[in-house]
Amino acid sequence: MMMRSSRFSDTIHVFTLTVICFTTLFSSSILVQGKIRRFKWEVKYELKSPDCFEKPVITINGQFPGPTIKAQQRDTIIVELKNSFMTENVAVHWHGIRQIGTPWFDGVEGVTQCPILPGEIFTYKFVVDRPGTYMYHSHYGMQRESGLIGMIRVSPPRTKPEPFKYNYDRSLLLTDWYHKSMSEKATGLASIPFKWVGEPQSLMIQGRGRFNCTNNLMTPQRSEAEVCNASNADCSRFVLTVIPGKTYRLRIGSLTSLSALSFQIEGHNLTVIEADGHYVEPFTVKNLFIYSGETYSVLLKADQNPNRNYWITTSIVSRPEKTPPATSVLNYYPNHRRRRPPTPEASNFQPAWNDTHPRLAQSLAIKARRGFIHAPPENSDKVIVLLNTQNKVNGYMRWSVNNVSYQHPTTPYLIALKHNLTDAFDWRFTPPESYDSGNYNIFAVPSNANATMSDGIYRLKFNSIVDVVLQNANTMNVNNSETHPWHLHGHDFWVLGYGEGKFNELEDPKRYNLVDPIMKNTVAVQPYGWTALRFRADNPGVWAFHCHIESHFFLGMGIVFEYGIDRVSDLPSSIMGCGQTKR
Ligand SMILES: O=C1O[C@H]([C@@H](O)CO)C(O)=C1O
Repeated sequence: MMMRSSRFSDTIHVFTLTVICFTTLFSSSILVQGKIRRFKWEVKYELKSPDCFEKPVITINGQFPGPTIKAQQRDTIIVELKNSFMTENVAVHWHGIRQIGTPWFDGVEGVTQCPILPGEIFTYKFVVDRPGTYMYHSHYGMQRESGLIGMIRVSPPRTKPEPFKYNYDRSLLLTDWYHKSMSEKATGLASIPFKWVGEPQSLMIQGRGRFNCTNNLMTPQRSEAEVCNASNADCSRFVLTVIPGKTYRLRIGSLTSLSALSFQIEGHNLTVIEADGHYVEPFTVKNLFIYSGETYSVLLKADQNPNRNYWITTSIVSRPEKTPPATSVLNYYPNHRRRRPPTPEASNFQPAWNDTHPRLAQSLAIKARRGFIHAPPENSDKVIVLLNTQNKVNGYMRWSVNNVSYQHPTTPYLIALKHNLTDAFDWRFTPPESYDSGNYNIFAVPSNANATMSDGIYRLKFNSIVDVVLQNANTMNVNNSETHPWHLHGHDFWVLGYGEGKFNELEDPKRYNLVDPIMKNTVAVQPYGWTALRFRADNPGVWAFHCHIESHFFLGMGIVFEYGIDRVSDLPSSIMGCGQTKR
């Protein structure tokens, strides 16, 4: 069998090997060329016990979480990825990297590429065009939650220092963790009766959690010690060592499957300075709320009593607290790394899980940093209002947007559109750009919960300004509305406003922040609330926009935007090979 790696040269011809940008330095225009950073990754399952419970975990070159990619703005990243799974496909998304000019390397199976089959090698190649904190993860089914995750740090060029100072740079990736396999959970979600995935067994900081093995009721055919072993080195607590008096930049990212989190360090303030790759006006918090798909940088000053260690904690908000918090240790050098903080483990401040007000307050407090404000255009060309609901389709439980539940086709859209494969998906179906807001009660269980499935997509005008209002509503359970973090591929958007209740299209836009809104790639819509965002459709391609909760996107909570397909260069043949595509 010929492997796709042999098409490496095809990939290269569509994307010049060196990235050349013009920039103004010392008041004169000179040519700046980033470095090429090559990585060879082998992706496979290994039996590991990251929360003391043993299960197959995805590793990259033996590591979980995967290696942090460190690069400088304008560098070209080349990842040669070998799929060493025995039976599973894979695709990797570079979360927050806009893929300007390379939409085919966005890594979304069914949208931008065919999946990478077991045994194949696929080469991703893209430019990191902005400094900041980003992530990568699997975008194949719900595979992300099996552990294919990692961080990307992009530093600015030396000539453009950042507007804050710190002594050391550290990353902390937060996740939640299930003991059941992806296929067991997916089977339950796609069954009648519906079997919900439930709350995660553990939370993890940098891939380490601690499940209470005495609660372990699973796999009775194996001895408990074999399956869950509290002294396994895989689940020893992550330790962050700091030197008294020094300032640390902590890059905190969340790739949870389900949970919204609060993150806190006992006795220390956190000064927020960056969100999703954009500098924010610094503000100080005791705890940072973070949703799946978001990244923040905070400054931490090691300015407390240096004779002891402190708890670092992350806990669930927005869903009932069934999963215990994850803890790491902030170790003040030269105390011993393993010295237990003197306070009880859960004594750290933790906000109430069901109080949305402090979460909304944090979101409202974030503004673009003075001197780095990139104000949005005053008006938009189009407004799309997206009602988020839980529904039934033919008796199956689904999530929908304006009553349409998303399913992606077997032929990726990007290829279907570029190669004019007109029956690869439903080209004629135009998904609705609004819902019947006058008659819809967002506070009640839907009176008619039936929705339709479709693979139709939203087609935008190149360079148009698009507003999207995400409207939350009651689920199919009485008095229940959930938090949904929405992630847009290929763009950053301005966050124009948040509100409680139903969005009022005449009044609410008058309160939009058009002065100093932050730009992000992921934003939450709170229970029974709405969130408004604006973006410029200036990156031709096909882009997913979806709830970052794994099971919700799996159940149809997403849409796809297309525009400017005629401006997309020839596609590399490495992304082909499935559905109607030909290699
Ligand atoms: O998709 C979901 O299903 C469950 C629950 O609504 C099932 O009754 C839940 O909490 C979700 O987020």
